[in-house]
Amino acid sequence: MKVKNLTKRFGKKVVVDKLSFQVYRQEVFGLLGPNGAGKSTTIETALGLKKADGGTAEIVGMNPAAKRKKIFERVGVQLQSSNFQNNIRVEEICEELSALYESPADYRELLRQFRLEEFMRQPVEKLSGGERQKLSVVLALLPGPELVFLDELTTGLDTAARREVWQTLKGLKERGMTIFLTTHYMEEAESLCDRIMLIKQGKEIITGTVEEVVENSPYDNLEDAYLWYMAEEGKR
Ligand SMILES: Nc1ncnc2c1ncn2[C@@H]1O[C@H](COP(=O)(O)OP(=O)(O)OP(=O)(O)O)[C@@H](O)[C@H]1O
Repeated sequence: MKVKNLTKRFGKKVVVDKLSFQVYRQEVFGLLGPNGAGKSTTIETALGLKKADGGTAEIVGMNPAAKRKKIFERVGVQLQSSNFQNNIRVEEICEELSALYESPADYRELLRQFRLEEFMRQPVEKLSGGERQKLSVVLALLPGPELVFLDELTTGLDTAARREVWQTLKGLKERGMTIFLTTHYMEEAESLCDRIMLIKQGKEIITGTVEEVVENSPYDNLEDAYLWYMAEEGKR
């Protein structure tokens, strides 16, 4: 994935401010920043789901504005606000979505990996918040994507479930998947991400491995370093 000078405005407010970055094959890349920093908007604009006001994005070698259908055959997306059809059951939504792809992943296997198999016949609206969150990750993985976007993938998950999701994602990476994620959990970034980018008010603050980001700060752990970067930027 290649993004160059990506810019998005809502009215007069610049929400994504000339962001440039690349995500390499089989890498886990994490986008970090406070509430409202522009993480979701970056994903949506890069994917062409929202129209950019400037810059370019290339996803799996294609321009999302021109090749949306082709891209979504190869790319999975989990967005924060997943809407589900009323009364639909877990199994039905998996089947309906699988039918859209040429060689979908085995959804039963995915439901098993995410410990959702017992809910197969349950209406989605009766799932707990965490179960629904895990289902939205399963749905993003249904195309058998080579690149997947996961927006706050473990928000609402308990500690054990979070660890299990990390293990599953590490396995998928080992089998060749590239992962772009956003998170508010520093532990998640440390456990999963090969590189991270910190943004504030739509602007890049720093990009690098967790070690590099920490080394460039006066602190020796990511959480303190992150808070320092966010405060420092305000002072400049
Ligand atoms: N459709 C919209 N119209 C106007 N403003 C919007 C719209 N969508 C998002 N914004 C604003 O753009 C900014 C960035 O929002 P975005 O959802 O990208 O942030 P985020 O970094 O993902 O935040 P969070 O961590 O809270 O999910 C916010 O100030 C938000 O209020």
